[in-house]
Amino acid sequence: MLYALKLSNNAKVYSGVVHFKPKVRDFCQDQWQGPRGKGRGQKQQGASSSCPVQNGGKVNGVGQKNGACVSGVCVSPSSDPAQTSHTPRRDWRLANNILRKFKSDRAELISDRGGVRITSDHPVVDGLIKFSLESETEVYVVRLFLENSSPSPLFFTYYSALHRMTCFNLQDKQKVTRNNPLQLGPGDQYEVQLQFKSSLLGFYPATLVFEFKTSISSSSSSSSSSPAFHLLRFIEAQYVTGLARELAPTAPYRPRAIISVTHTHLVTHTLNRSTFTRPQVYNMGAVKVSFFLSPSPSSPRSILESGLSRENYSKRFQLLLYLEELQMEVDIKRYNKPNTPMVRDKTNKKLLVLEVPGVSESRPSVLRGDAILVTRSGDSNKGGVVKYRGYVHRVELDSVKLGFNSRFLSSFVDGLKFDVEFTVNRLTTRLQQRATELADRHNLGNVLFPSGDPTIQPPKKQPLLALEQNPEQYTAVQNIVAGSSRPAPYLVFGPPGTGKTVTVVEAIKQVLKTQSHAHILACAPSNSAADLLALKLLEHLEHRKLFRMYAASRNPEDVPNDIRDCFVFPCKEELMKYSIMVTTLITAGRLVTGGVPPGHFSHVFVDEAGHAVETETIISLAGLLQPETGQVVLAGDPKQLGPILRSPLALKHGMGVSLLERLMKDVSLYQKEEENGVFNNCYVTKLLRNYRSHPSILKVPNELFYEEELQVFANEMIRNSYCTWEYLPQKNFPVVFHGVAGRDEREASSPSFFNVAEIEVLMDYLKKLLQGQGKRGLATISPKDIGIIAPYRKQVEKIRKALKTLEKVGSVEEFQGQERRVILVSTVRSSAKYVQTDQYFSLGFVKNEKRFNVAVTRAKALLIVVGNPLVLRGDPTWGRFLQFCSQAGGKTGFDSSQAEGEEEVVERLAALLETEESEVQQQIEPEWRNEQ
Ligand SMILES: Nc1ncnc2c1ncn2[C@@H]1O[C@H](COP(=O)(O)OP(=O)(O)OP(=O)(O)O)[C@@H](O)[C@H]1O
Repeated sequence: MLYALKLSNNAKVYSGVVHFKPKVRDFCQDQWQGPRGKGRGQKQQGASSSCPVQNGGKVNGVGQKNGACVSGVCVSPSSDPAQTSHTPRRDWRLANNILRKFKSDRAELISDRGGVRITSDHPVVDGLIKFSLESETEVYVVRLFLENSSPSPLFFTYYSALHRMTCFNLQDKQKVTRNNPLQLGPGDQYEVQLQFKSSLLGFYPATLVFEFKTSISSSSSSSSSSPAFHLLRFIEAQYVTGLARELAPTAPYRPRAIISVTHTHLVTHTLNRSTFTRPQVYNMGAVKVSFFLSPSPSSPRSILESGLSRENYSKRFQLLLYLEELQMEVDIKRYNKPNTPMVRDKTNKKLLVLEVPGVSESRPSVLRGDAILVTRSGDSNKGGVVKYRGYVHRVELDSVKLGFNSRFLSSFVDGLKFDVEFTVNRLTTRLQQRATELADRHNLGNVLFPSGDPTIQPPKKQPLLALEQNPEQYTAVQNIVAGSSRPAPYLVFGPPGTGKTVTVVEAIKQVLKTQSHAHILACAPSNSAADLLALKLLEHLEHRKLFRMYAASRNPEDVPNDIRDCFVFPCKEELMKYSIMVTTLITAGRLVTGGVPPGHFSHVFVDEAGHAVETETIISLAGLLQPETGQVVLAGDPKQLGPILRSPLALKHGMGVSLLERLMKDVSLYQKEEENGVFNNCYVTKLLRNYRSHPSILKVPNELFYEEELQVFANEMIRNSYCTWEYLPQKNFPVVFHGVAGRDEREASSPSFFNVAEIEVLMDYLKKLLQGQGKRGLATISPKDIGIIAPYRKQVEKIRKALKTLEKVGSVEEFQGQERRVILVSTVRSSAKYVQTDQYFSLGFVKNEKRFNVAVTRAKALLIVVGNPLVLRGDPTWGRFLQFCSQAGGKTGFDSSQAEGEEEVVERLAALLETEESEVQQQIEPEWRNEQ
């Protein structure tokens, strides 16, 4: 595009800077929307349509046997032919058409018509009756009155609940069925009762259908009856505790509008940067421009389409990072707020407070040190507008505190309104872009595309006492200490809990013991994983030898106590005295910026390397590692969470593959040798002994992801410590699947989901865990031995709100690499309609096996999963998990046999509407034949 603008005289380039003609506007397209016909819309449509709906049976299939309308058992599943398992699958197109018809005809289906009026003793809004109860013994009754408001008689022929749930019961005095229809004279009213009773907390929706005819024949021929017509009413019943009211949505969900972002070329006043000193970062502008202006053959398209190579390494990654940044920019601009007041902070008058609802759940993602632009409201449309830049000093629950310069502050009065623009902190992308450039400059080719020497001999055995019991870990440490793979990275990979982190820690310990001049950089992609690494290292090393370096954006309150003491960033000389430095991969870039010379670090270790984008990993190497002498060690599991990206284009072109995974896939050194089928331990070690979990916890992931190679080595006393817990559905099987018919809700403008019914069930388990501790031979447990994992930030936030104790609650990302004695998982998803969206955007647990794998492999002794079996059973991974729990007796709570999913309801409705259509057809067919 820039090339075209240049040719058409709309842009000029002077010393690497592009100057546009004023009319040129730069427009950022949301990459998820994509070009016509591609992207989200089409994919979702295609995806949902690929989910066939089961056939509801032939024309007269529903109700003919009248099984649905016997008093007291009117919702018995077995009485309906549509329930039978041998029904053929419906053509999805037909099912979709019917569903569409249902949606478009909803207003008609709930409206009183054909002379029938349906009223209730409860308020009915848009055909919906809602109620809730807070006791499991109470029976809740809703009365519905069917009235013939026409001047002629009518026949009430059939009624049913389309959701077949055992908690609902429909009754009427005359026991109306199609074989026993009831005549309603003009003005007659007839009562049908819906009863609801549930012993299980949850949300139970139902659709009631009532069928009428204007005339019926006494003969069996349906052609002499009038066609049937149907009226619907929707029911939403809940059984909740008081907690549900506390956690209920704060405001109805109103999605943020998806806006296009136009960058106007305005003057930006950079004001006081306050106390934040950022590292000087690499300016990519010139490189980007010259790169985009260069004509083929190295055009962006051909670079993207050719695979990754030594030659295009830097250019390809810069392009992908650029795409990623564009998408980040589009995403954050959605949170821009017009006409928003700011007030002075009460405690520090130099700061202004801006309300940003959702900021605590990173919507938008704003960190300490980020910039936010503000324009006086009303000025935006004027010429020569000035934008003021404030820096974030503190992020609170729903607001941020901003620092501006004194000139701005002197003219500020409380309540003054501004148009607020959020900006992407480009530091992380720039550091990655710089790293790819440095990788070229510092000749990391042999590290990133290693060829190695496959005939290399393993090192002589050194006395290493710590891990002798485990031959794989032992071998890995020996090879790392000997540097046998150099310059190729050494890979330590394996399933969860097999001791990858322990191997890294032991290797570091041994390197420091045997090589007095060694300097080690130990990194991980996330703060929580880097903290864990630092804490484990401190179990073996003196604190004065280790420096845990944090980003300026890290809130000290989030740092574990034992490593909170080193928040000051010393000078380079001081830093270089430490034997070991622990940072996140991104923060390792500060070492390059700070001038730590290449070769200072003799070893770079990256734990959880499968979770990092390749360019993030490169930050810890490029400019720091001397390829000939330095040793790189990557530890991780490509079957656990991979890199997280926003741009679908970057994902499509391979940026979702970590360096660890790429090396394992593409480089033969890291693959099993053909002749003997084993790995060359000079370059790679696969760990298979699991030291974490009870075998029942491992069973499904082991079978689905690790070809049953995992071996159980966990400490027997710990792994069995919950086998006799009184609340286990099955003794000696410490895995519980607790079914909950919940509802996935959203609130205000947050797109994140939560499920209150699941939180209520989680709280009940927590109470049981903490109250029952120490009893009947159970070990004592403290809240810190318990972890709660949920896939959506809103659910994490709501659980934290509900908790009185200090269990760790977090997303799967936060739990990767962690373990707890007891893990509770809330799957949240309760509506099948969102499942495809989750899959497309890699959200949630359903349709995301890597997330599933991480979540269920964190527990040592007890795993409790709370979720909706109706939704989960549709996913092969969860389906297998449910089946396993069911077979072993670990399933409890709401059961899929007690109700049906949305598919079945659509199917049943479709069958009814087909009946209606076919009867109309039968009525008109003879006339039509005569006309022929
Ligand atoms: N050789 C060993 N002997 C005894 N326990 C061990 C050994 N190696 C690891 N462990 C224990 O196993 C558990 C899991 O170890 P670690 O966290 O290192 O595994 P991991 O492979 O990094 O797990 P994840 O894939 O979940 O990050 C820890 O409790 C650790 O102390």
